[in-house]
Amino acid sequence: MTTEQTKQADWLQSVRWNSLEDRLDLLDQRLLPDEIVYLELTTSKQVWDAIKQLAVRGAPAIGIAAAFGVYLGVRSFSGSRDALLTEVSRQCDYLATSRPTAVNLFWALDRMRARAEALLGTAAPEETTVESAQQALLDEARAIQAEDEETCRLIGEHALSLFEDGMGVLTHCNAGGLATARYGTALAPMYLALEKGITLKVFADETRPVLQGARLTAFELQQAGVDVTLICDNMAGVVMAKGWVQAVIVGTDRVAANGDVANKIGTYSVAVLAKAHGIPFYVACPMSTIDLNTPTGADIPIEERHEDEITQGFGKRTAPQGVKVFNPAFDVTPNEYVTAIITEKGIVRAPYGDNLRKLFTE
Ligand SMILES: CSC[C@H]1O[C@H](OP(=O)(O)O)[C@H](O)[C@@H]1O
Repeated sequence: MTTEQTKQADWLQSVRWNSLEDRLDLLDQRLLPDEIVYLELTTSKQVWDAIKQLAVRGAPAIGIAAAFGVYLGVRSFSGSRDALLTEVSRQCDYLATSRPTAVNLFWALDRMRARAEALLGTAAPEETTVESAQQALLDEARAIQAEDEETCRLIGEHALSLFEDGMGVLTHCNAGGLATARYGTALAPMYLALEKGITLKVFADETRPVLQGARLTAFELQQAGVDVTLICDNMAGVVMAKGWVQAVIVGTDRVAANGDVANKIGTYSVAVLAKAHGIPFYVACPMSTIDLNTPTGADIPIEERHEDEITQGFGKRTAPQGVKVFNPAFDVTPNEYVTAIITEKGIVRAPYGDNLRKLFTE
């Protein structure tokens, strides 16, 4: 475990391949904002645990970590090419059980599977060795991470075209650099605005029960010098009513084919409030978060998490023992509340069914 004092983090990488030590270093996001600690992972089970326990979280970051987890799971494998291909698939199946909602997890694992198939499958060149295939899988995981950084910057460029200097922008949960390779999705325009001398005044919902907004969004924006005001989730309505918010932008864990959006619990409430106040509600995501195989939001599996996150979050009991608890980690915002979906290829508006499909075919 590598502990660094909390410092002026101009940029904090949530997922770091340590080529010197041949291991995966994951920023333990459970300890932010007080401590910057990197977990030093060498097995796929450690990656599975880190995803499950939200040491690493955020749809793209989960996919990137899982891709490295596949490599960790097969790098010491010795056996035939066919046996390695089978082992890659087994590792992907295992890592896919860590969390159910963020489609980037499955997108990244499918990409690792496809790479292995191309290297070791029936149509693969005979000269590919087990060793060269293992190295190629590490290269694929690193490519997924590098591409995500460029994707997030492009999302930021498109999103920024929707904002004006001095605007108030509300966001929910954390869809920032900590949730991706860099820049984030919903927070990407904030960082690009900073680069371009544009002032955006961000209102960050604390986002109960795990407080990704308070612990992560407020932290990373403050560290970067972005104007950020932390509010409780139940204050989103009043800051809109006061006219302090001109736009809402959030990330997402899965966009269904009809444009319904699964995101952190509480997002749906923010979307309804935005509609009531005539405020645009934007969703920022890479195309890897759009799942055309999931017809509607009703088909998106919603993770339910342990009751302790609500009754004794961060170790302090705040509810009676034995009380019934409902703790869905996500909710679904119907597409009619979504003003636009901002991707690396551009801004998509309704009708989402047609326009999301066009995104992949044009
Ligand atoms: C850029 S995806 C961020 C997305 O992931 C978060 O969920 P979690 O912290 O549980 O992984 C939240 O839904 C964010 O919008």
